[in-house]
Amino acid sequence: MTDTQRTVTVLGSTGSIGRNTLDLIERNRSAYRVEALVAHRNVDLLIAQARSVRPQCAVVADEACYAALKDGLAGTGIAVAAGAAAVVEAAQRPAEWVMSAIVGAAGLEPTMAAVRRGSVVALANKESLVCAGDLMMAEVQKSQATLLPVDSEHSAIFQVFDFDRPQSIEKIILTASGGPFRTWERSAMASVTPQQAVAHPNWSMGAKISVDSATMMNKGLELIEAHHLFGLPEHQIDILVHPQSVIHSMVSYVDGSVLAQLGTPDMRTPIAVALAWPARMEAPSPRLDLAAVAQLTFESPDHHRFPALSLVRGALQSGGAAPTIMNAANEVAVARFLAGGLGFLEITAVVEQTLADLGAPAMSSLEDLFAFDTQARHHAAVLCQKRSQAAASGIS
Ligand SMILES: NC(=O)C1=CN([C@@H]2O[C@H](COP(=O)(O)OP(=O)(O)OC[C@H]3O[C@@H](n4cnc5c(N)ncnc54)[C@H](OP(=O)(O)O)[C@@H]3O)[C@@H](O)[C@H]2O)C=CC1
Ligand SMILES: CC(=O)[C@@H](O)[C@H](O)COP(=O)(O)O
Ligand SMILES: [Mn+2]
Repeated sequence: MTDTQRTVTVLGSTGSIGRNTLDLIERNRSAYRVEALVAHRNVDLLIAQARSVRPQCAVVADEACYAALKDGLAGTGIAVAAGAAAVVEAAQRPAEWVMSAIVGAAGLEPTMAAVRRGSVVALANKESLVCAGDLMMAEVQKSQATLLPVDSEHSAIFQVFDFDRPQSIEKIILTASGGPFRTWERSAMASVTPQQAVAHPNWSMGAKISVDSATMMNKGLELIEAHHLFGLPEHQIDILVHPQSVIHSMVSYVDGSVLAQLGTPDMRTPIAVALAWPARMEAPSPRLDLAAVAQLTFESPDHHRFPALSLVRGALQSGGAAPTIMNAANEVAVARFLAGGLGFLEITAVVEQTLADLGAPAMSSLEDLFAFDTQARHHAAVLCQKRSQAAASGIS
């Protein structure tokens, strides 16, 4: 180990973001020492990753995978552990830099644990900021942790945002690809399959975020994420459809200047921005050839075909537990859709109904949050069940 090595932990190392993070680390082995790797239950990949980057410990959330992990790493000297508490303990280990890339609200407690340690936290797990934004930002203030955005749009904004003169910023513009159904009639979306929904036109990502992109809920979650990261109210955050995903987002200033960050759609660039911050490192992402791209096009989002966008603005305006409830209902509905038990259009309908039924109760602690999250998951699961039974019996 050299003096200049940075100690890093990767939460969600077996996922799309986790694998891209380890790809960058493997290409720069002398610059990093890996403290911990965390996965859910993909033990085979976790073992292979651990054997390659030699962390101090490897952790699986699913306790049923403990024996396989232990066997797979026997004789390596790498400590192993399993279970939700072990995941939080891994996030608390002494790493200078923690990649938060667990999918969904399952990432909240480990991300909070890393924030509380005062680490540099590279945040991909947008759901944790959506469901606990105010609470997490308060912890960031308290611990003096550094929260670095990894989401491509927020990384873009981070790179062109004048943090010293926030009054000079008129608005930020989040670009959206529009997803695989950007040009589809709403009626045609009723029968799309999970396979069609995860086929993102530009990005290779995990299943959950791919479905979110298809409903455009992803852009809604990103709006809330931007609100917390950059301290702007909902009405200063615009969404613009840009099918090529070359401009990753923009900041518009009071003098009429608009600053943008561009690149090919490869997450290794925004991950590299966070991994090397405040310096820059080489990343292997394909280089942008604007002459080959030839045309960059833009459209206003269609709120009728993609109602998730209005739903999210409403939840953010309502405040309280509304974003937590919305996120939980969305996670349940997306999982049900991916399992083949819910129609594509029903995802947003279940979220809307859950929000209408549970409202926006006040929320002031993580205990409140977990209670609302659990309640919303139960509620959404019942709605999913009713809708799939109605669909099976031909009732619309
Ligand atoms: N993929 C992308 O390009 C982008 C992703 N993001 C965000 O990054 C996060 C990760 O996305 P992505 O990498 O695509 O997702 P994936 O589904 O590809 O990976 C999810 C990771 O989280 C792990 N995991 C899931 N549940 C748990 C749990 N309960 N405890 C511990 N680990 C768990 C998985 O482990 P296992 O493999 O064992 O199941 C896996 O390592 C999401 O919040 C997403 O919105 C943001 C921008 C871009
Ligand atoms: C790579 C990334 O950051 C994703 O969140 C991506 O933005 C999804 O694309 P759309 O939601 O714009 O379709
Ligand atoms: Mn994004």
